[in-house]
This record gives sequence, C-alpha cells and structure tokens, in this order.
Amino acid sequence: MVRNIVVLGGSSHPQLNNRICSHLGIPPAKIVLAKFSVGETRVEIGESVRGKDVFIIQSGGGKVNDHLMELLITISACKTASAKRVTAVLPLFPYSRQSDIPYNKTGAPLTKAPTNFNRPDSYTFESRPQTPNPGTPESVGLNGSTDGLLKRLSKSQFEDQNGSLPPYGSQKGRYPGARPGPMKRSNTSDSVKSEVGEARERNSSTQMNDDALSFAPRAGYKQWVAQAGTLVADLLTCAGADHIITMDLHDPQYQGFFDIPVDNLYGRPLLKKYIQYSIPDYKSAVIVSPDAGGAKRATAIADAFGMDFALIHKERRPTRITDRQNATMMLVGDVANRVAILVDDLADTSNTITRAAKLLKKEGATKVYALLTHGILSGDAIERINASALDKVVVTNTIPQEENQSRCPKLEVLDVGTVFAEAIRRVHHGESISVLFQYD
Ligand SMILES: O=P(O)(O)OC[C@H]1O[C@H](OP(=O)(O)OP(=O)(O)O)[C@H](O)[C@@H]1O
Repeated sequence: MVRNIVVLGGSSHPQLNNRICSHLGIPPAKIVLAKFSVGETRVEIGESVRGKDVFIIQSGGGKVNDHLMELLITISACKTASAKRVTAVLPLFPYSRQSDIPYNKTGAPLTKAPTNFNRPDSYTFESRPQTPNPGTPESVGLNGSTDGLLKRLSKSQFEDQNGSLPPYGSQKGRYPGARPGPMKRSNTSDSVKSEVGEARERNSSTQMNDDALSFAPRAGYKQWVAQAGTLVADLLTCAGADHIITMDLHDPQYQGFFDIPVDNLYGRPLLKKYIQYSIPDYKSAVIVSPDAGGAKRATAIADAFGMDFALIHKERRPTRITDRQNATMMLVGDVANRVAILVDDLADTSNTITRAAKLLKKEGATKVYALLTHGILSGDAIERINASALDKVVVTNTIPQEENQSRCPKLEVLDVGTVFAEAIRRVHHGESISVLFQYD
C-alpha cells in the first residue's frame, strides 16, 4: 500500500490502469472522462489531489489524438488543483515516431477495416486502402482518390466550347496538377498523369487527397512536414507534466526533446523471459532484426543469450512508386533449418514483420516468432498476420490487446502492469529505477 499517491487512468487503457493500481494496492482514483456533443473532451477529477503525487496512465494507441488531448487536460486539471507533482505515464508514447522526420513508411496506418478478408487464403499483402499508385486497381475502401482526380481532369471539365484548354490561372483553367502556362490539348492527359505520378512519389507516405496533389507539380517545391514529436513534448510540459514514464521509445533520443525527466523503461526483459521459457531450444535459434533501425535492440538480446544474429535490410530507395509496395528485403545471416525470432519495438501495419517472415521462411527458417513491445496492429494488421508465414506474434499490453487476441490465434500478450507499477512505486519513493532499465 502506497500513501499520498493518486493514480488516474485515462480512457485509452483502463485494464492496465486497474492492473497497476492492484499491484500498488490502491484503488484507481475517481475521474469522469466524457465528450461534449461537439467532440471536445471533458475531464472532471473526482477526488482531491492537493499536495499529492499524481500519476496519469494514458497510452498512445487507439484514438491517439483524443487520448493525447485528454491527457493534456487531465495534467492541467491536476496542476490547477495543486497536485504536488504530476507524472504522465505513457506506456506507448504517441507521436514518438515523428520526432524529427515525417512518418514516411509505405502502408501508412489504416483506418478502415477490410470487408472481405475473413478468409486468410483470399488475403493479399496490399495495404487497404492502399497508397494510390499508377496503374494499380482501386482497393477496398479507396473511393476515387487519384482516379477521381484524373476524372476531374478529363477534357470535358477544362475544355472550352472549341475544345481547347484555357490558360492556367483563368477561372476555368485552375486544374490541379497543371504547370503554369498554356498547355496543348494533345498532351494534357499524359502530362497530368506524369505530374500526378511525381506527386505520388513525393507523397507516398501518406494517403493523399486531391487537394494535396494540387501542390505537387510545381517544380522545386518542397513539402514541409511538422515535427509533431517536438510539439507533443512541448505540449506535455506546458500542460504541467513534471515527469514522464514510458517504454521502448521508438527513438530513445526523443528523451532529449524534454526538459523534464523521462524514464524510458525497457520491454526487453519481458521478451527475454518469453524466449527463455517459451521457445524450445532457444539457444539454437537466430535473433533477427527486421530492419537496420532495430538492430541494436535485437543484438542486445542475442548478445545476452549468446545467440546468433541476422539482419534484414529494407531497401528504401525504390526508383519507381510501384516498387514501394514491394520494397526489397535482403537477409544478412543464415536461418536455414533454424527457428527465427524477429525482435522489434513495434508492429503497426505489420507489413515489416509479415514480409520479414515470408523472407525468413523462404530462406529456410523452420518457425518464425515475432517479439514486439508495442502491438499497435492498426488497419488490417491482424488479417495480415493471420494470413502470414508468422507462427507466433508476442506483444506486450502497452496498448489494449483483448480485441486483437480474440481475432488472432497467433497473438500472445505479455503484461507490463508490474513493470509500470514498480516504476511508479520507485519514482514515488525517490528510489532508483535503473534496475528496470536493464538490458540483460
Ligand atoms: O508494422 P509496420 O507498419 O511495418 O511498422 C513497423 C516498423 O516501423 C518502425 O520502424 P520504421 O520503419 O519507422 O523505421 P526505423 O526503425 O528505421 O526508424 C518499427 O521499428 C518497425 O520496424
């Protein structure tokens, strides 16, 4: 039982909040989280936090923007109510993949569930809705998009009565995607298409809408993308957070964006325990990093167990947009006739791990496990995993996994409640938490 401490749970992960409170031996504090009909967040704290050490548990999955706003308002409410210290506990830190560069992966997180993928054998590894590509068929959930643009650019829309195109800039001639100056009718369609193609190249990371495309054709124009990670760090601090506790930040250097203490816990000890106790003959297996970015994490585990290590290199320099969906993956190392254990910090669309698993099986791996700290599994990630060569996917519950588990028999979940409860207890008592950071 810990005294003078208040643990408030946001709406992102009530189960984890309950687990943490039960480990600490305290009841979750009363809080009313609601929405006005306009969609604004309303927070009401149901008990006194005056002079208390307050911990607010809010994770970054699901409706991430709503959860972030709810967290900011709750922090501010506690500060206004004279809390002694407010610690934001973010098991999955939102926006931490956008710390300095735009989120530029192929297969951006998806928002629409596929409608006809109950049968794994009918599944393809395309993202749905896919990033619009020239010549590829429209996928489920993608209505219009660039095809719509091309339709809108059809001659009937821009031609005058004589069948010629008006100059750019005239009311009727403001066709998106066109360069300034007169344009010959005969090459309209081709040039527009090639410009749209260029636009797609530059915008492949996100689902573009037609308006976004209209920016693209200007030669030399560089799109500026907000560094949202920096903003989120500032927002938390401005709201009044005195301390941050999180786990496996995608980029550990992100801690440097804060001028308050950030405790970045590791999910690695949990994953290591799983390897030790649940993978038969694990010493003869191979630890595999599915990309160069995760090599350090994966080698830390391989070194600790004296296991072999392999790396998958993701080619990120496709020459054509159509290559992006099939960006090359190359295996460096040997997995033939061995169990392969993929280790990464997160799976979002699951493109990375499913494609890696396919490659590993092709290279002779007998079984493929994927061990991840954060199972974001957005869009059609679950269907993709079900239809993939992966034999087992192990994630922690930094975000809720109940629904995912009910849909994915390959999914196993490890509990981080104890780790966070222990971190909170130690922070509250001013004890060192370095023991929770240990790699080995
Ligand atoms: O499930 P997915 O949607 O495929 O995303 C998962 C991948 O994304 C992240 O890396 P990222 O591609 O951002 O590159 P990095 O590791 O080099 O930073 C993460 O480390 C995974 O490797």
